[in-house]
Parts: sequence; structure tokens; C-alpha cells
Amino acid sequence: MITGLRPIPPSVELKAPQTAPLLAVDRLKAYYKTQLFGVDREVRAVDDVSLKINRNEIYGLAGESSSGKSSLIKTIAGAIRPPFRVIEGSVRFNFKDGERDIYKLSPQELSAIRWSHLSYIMQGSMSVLNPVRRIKHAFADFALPHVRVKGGDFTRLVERHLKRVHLDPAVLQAYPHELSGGMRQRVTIALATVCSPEFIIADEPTTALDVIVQKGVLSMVREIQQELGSSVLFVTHDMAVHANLTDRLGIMYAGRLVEEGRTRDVFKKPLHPYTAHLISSLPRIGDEAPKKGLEGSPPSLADPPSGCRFHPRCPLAIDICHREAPQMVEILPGHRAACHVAQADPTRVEAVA
Ligand SMILES: Nc1ncnc2c1ncn2[C@@H]1O[C@H](COP(=O)(O)OP(=O)(O)OP(=O)(O)O)[C@@H](O)[C@H]1O
Repeated sequence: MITGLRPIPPSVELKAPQTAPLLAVDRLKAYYKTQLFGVDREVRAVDDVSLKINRNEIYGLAGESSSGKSSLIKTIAGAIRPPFRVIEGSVRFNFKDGERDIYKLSPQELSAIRWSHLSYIMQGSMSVLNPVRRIKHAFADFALPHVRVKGGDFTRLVERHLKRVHLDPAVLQAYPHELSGGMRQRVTIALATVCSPEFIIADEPTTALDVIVQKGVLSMVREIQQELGSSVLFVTHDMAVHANLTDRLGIMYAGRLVEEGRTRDVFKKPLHPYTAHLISSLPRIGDEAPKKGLEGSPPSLADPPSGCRFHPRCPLAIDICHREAPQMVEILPGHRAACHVAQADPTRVEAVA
């Protein structure tokens, strides 16, 4: 455990009970407001999303390309830059030393919680690691400002952490190009976790890696999460990764969360036809039946369909789906879905899978 973290900023709110979720996202809307050929355009990348992430869990976020996963994690991390804007809603963290409402923090307060409370593992390790500087400088640049220890104590702290994640401290002397892709990604995970953050966002950290290396990196994520007792928001479109790693799973479609539940429940009994499709398209050994692709393409988020955004592609769509956007409703214990058909009769969705 690292001691010597920075003092709590004065604007921190009162502590909430430790049983409360670590993260509560409430009715969040965040849009890209751009102009195309002089015409205003609004891309509704995050459109009325509510979710909670508990302490000590790995929450997976899945969905096809352009469904809004990266935009949602940007809003959660408070990394909002024009043309992206938060329209309404809130993102609140219940950290051990007090609550933080991300959109009420000043830039200084936001940077004070980065790395020490909230950290981010990005997709490409090379975007974090400077190719012309040794790895040790990355630790000094990012982590050193967030711990009180300096000099030799800081080096010892980093070396201890590297050993904890099964990395040889010799990597500190290496340049990024001297390491394999898997090693570099391990280094970025070590970097993101060295200050023992309570909440870790991982954005497709294993996408560029081959399956064997990917397996090693995923076990490292699980191990470090358990050791630190952190919560992880793990984003990938790869459902096989979710099946192996995550405790709970949220599925996004066209800027909305359409299903959420314990990962095993979602895989066993999907409640949204889109999720059923994602699961049924996973390859299974011995299953020679041809896989049916999902017809149609994802909608434009600048002009999404009326009602349920999935209805133009949904084999179960009924009248109401064209007119009314379904709300996320708990259909089975701890298992929510935004689907009119499943809310009327959850067994109908099984037929899609
Ligand atoms: N800077 C931007 N300006 C305008 N629109 C954007 C911008 N960045 C993303 N978008 C749009 O927001 C929508 C959601 O994109 P986002 O990157 O969040 O999806 P994603 O699910 O993370 O996709 P991927 O898996 O491909 O990364 C898309 O329609 C995308 O075109």
C-alpha cells in the first residue's frame, strides 16, 4: 500500500458509506456539437446513460464500433474537450476520502485525483510512453507528482510495484522500442496502477495483442485489481474477453446502454436482442452451423431512429418499438434491459440467440 498521497482538496464532499457504489453515472447525455458544410450537427454519442459500478469489481462495457464506448469513458474520466460537451447528468465517485462530482471539480482538483484515485489504461501503449525516453522517466513524469515519496524511496516504490505485476525492474532502464508489445502494455498497466488508484478505466488495452499475450495481460489486470481492491471499467468490443474477465457487463448500442447484468447471467440469458446477437456470433468449437450476421448497419448518431434505436435491425420489433424509446428496467434480479419485447416476455429474446 502506498503511503504519502497528496492531501485531500478542500472541496471534497462528505464521505458516503463504503457500501455505496464507487461510481454513479446518472442520466448522462454528452454530444459532439460540430458543423458540417455550415450546418450544425449534433452527434448523440452518450444519450441518457445511467449505471453504477461497485467497489472491487470489474465492469465490462461492450458494443460495436461507434456505439459510444470511448465517449462514455471520456465523460466518466472528466476528459471533455470541444466539440464534445456534457449536456446533462452527473458522474459521481464515492472515493474512500470523500465524494467527488466530476463536473463540479476545478481543473486542479481533477488533476489531483488522476493517477491516485482515478487512472486510465489506454489502447496504444506508445501514446503514453515517449519513444525517446527510458521507461523510468514515464514513472517520474506521471506518478511522481501524485505520491509524497521522492528520490530513492520513489524508485523503490516503483520497483516493488513492478515485481508485484511480474515485471523485472530492469524495464525501467529500457526504451519502449526495446520491449515487446505485450511488455509495453504491461508497463502501461503498472504505470496506471502504481499509485493504487481506487478506479481504473481500461480502454481496449489488449486489442492489438495476440491471444497468448492477451491472456497474460488479462490475468495481470485481474491480479492487480484483486490486490489493490480497485474497481475496473474495462472497455472492449471483444465479448470473449468479457466472458473471461468481467464480473458485470453493460452493452451499449447507438449511444445508449441497452443491457446490464452479471456477466454470466448476460451470457446465459441475454435480455436484449442485440446482446443475443453478439453472443450467438461468438465461435464455438464443434458448432458448424453458419452464423447469421446482423442485418443493416448501426444508425447515425447525428440522426438516430425514433423509438428504440435498434428497431430497424431487430427481428423482434413490434409497433411500440418504432415509437417509444424503452427505458432500462430490471427484468430479472440484478439484470436490466431496455427492450419492450423482453419487458413483456423475456423468453422471446432467447429465440434470437
Ligand atoms: N471528435 C468527434 N467529433 C465528432 N463525432 C465524434 C468524435 N469522436 C467520436 N465521434 C462520434 O461519436 C460516436 C461514438 O464514437 P465512440 O468513439 O465513442 O464509439 P466507440 O464505441 O468507442 O467506437 P470504437 O470501438 O470504434 O472506438 C460515433 O458516431 C463517432 O463518429
